[in-house]
Amino acid sequence: MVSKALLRLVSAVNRRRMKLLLGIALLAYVACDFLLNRSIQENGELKIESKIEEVGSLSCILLLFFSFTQKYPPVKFLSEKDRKRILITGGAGFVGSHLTDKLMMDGHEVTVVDNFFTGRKRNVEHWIGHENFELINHDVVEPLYIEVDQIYHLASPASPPNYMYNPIKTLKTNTIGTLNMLGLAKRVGARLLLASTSEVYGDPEVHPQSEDYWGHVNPIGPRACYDEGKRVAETMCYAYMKQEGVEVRVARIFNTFGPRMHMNDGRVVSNFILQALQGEPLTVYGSGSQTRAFQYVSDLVNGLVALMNSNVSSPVNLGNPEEHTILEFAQLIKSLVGSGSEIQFLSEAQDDPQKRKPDIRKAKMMLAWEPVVPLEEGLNKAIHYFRKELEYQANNQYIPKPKPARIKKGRTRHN
Ligand SMILES: O=c1ccn([C@@H]2O[C@H](COP(=O)(O)OP(=O)(O)O[C@H]3OC[C@@H](O)[C@H](O)[C@H]3O)[C@@H](O)[C@H]2O)c(=O)[nH]1
Repeated sequence: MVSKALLRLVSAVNRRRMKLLLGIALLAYVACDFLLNRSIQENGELKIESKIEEVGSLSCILLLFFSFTQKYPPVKFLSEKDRKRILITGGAGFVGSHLTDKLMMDGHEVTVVDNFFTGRKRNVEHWIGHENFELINHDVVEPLYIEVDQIYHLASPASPPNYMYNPIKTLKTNTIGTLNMLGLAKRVGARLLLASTSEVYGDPEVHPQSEDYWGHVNPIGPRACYDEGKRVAETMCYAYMKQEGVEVRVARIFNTFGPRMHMNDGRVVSNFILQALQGEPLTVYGSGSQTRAFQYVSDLVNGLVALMNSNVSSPVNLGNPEEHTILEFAQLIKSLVGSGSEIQFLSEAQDDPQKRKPDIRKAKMMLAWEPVVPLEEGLNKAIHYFRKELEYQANNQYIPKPKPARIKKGRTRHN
């Protein structure tokens, strides 16, 4: 009876709560024991030592019990024939972790590779320890030797402030990193899907953008490390396809949002939601008349999987064609949050694309795919996520004590 009730309780709580419960249980045990035995302390040190031993063994038993009853999201069973070994580079990032969830729940074996520059262990921690899951801390700029059937190559910072932070690293990731992954695909005979971007169209002169548009990119501007990095990554895919027979898929991903975007991501959706939730001004760059079309992350993930398993080797746009100006978008977020924040106009970002909207006829026709999550529904989910994140941050804040600055004599060092 008792053990059944305990099992029911354990399966109802997640891992973090389990650790908390375990801590509380131990504390309660020690406290009860202390109160009960306060009156019979005549046995002195011997008694205390034996109690410490008891607590130690009890915690070991509880830890073992909790690790055996570890709860994972439900996973389908796939036969050996259908189960694939899948590598996701950047799998601990925003899009990568949602893709990890889908492929794990579909019953595949998933290896996530991430250097944790923008990815976070927290995004995939619910799979750690699962027999179908592996997490490797690795930078794709270095070669990787593993055996896989499919590679989703997502590794790269994707938000403009992040990719501009270290443009040389962004270029290395997209060039050397892509060469390494194509080399791996060639060696093990895996199919590779490249997460390319709508940024290959630059500041487009054609609207909406279809896959046959060659783009309008400033090759020496601040966005070039990403735009040109992804353009050459596409070139590499087709060179490996023609010369080495590697099977490639290229997804041109348009603006995407959803839970697990980093708080410091810097892209418009997370910025506006966080600003609205905290009553700060919503920062619109330029006049706000530039347009974007936003897709919810689950739609993108379904599109990526459909493309990987299709026979379409040429590039395919994945995005939601519902287009808004950035100012409209700011007003929509303000009203969904119910925020009294002001809208603040800041200077325009250099080379910021003025219009962007995907033409998704190819994806509809060749993959039978189209986005299904309405913008407001997706935004409400993202707002819920960021609200929780703010609570989490507030409860886990470590505020370091300010130290007086030490002034050194001599030359300043630059690392
Ligand atoms: O706080 C902000 C942030 C952004 N913006 C504006 O909002 C628009 C969208 O900006 P984001 O930074 O979200 O994203 P961008 O469209 O510029 O780039 C994105 O393109 C597609 C993807 O491949 C990448 O995720 C990213 O590079 C831009 O016009 C930008 O200037 C604001 O007005 N305020």
